[in-house]
Amino acid sequence: MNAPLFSASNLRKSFGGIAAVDDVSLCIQAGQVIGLIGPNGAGKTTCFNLITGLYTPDAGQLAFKGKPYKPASPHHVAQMGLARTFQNIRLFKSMTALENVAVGMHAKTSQGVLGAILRTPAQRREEIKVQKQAMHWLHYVGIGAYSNHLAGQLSYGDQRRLEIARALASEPALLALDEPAAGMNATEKLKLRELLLQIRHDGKSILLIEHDVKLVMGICDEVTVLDYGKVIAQGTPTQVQQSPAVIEAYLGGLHHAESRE
Ligand SMILES: Nc1ncnc2c1ncn2[C@@H]1O[C@H](COP(=O)(O)OP(=O)(O)OP(=O)(O)O)[C@@H](O)[C@H]1O
Repeated sequence: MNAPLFSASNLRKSFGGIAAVDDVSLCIQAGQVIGLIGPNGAGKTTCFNLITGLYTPDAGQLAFKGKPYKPASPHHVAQMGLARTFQNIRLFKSMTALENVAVGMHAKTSQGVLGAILRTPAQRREEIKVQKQAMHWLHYVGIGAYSNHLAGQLSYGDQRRLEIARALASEPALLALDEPAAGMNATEKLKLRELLLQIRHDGKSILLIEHDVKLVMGICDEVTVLDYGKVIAQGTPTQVQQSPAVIEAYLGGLHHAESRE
């Protein structure tokens, strides 16, 4: 098998003596959709934050594109080719959908900030290119018609799509999505499923945290299940669905939820 696109080995992170992520390893091959699931408080977001540079691991190693990977900051992570969305939508609500996508692309343009201030001809050409690309990504996620709408006025589902467009605009090799279906209705979830399959079809890998188990099982090549910070199952959707530890973690969910309060 080829070297994986991304791997995390034996990651650990504790908060105040409580292990939020405890010896977690996972691997993503190029072109795969990998799911990270588990009950509330299982450690999924902490894992994501370790992978995307928001937290520093207490122990463990990361590798990306065949090299050791030490995410220094979210900006560094984006430059390396890893883009993420957030559980709580983080958009510039009073900017248009187009501006939200374009703003993330400016950091990567060759003219940089000085060019933008001086409004040189080269900067104007680049601006047109950025707008065109931003428009492309809005159409790609299915909200091209709303390019001039303020982000804050879009429906919840469309705001989530806009976040995905903004992440895709940085042309990542790996797209990390933190609960993209949260708050979506059934129709929006179906459309999201189609979009994620399209993204995979177009050659990108996806790491997906999601509470909607049906969505995860329907599109993921492999799934890692966390509970109390530990990996309790790892494998294809069929394999993990049959795991007694997973069944217990989910069916016992009520007891877990109560004991975690
Ligand atoms: N910054 C923090 N400080 C202290 N404890 C934290 C912090 N972040 C997470 N935790 C704790 O770590 C554990 C794992 O939390 P995490 O948010 O990673 O779980 P999760 O699986 O993403 O949960 P959810 O599905 O509810 O989002 C929880 O017990 C949580 O309270």
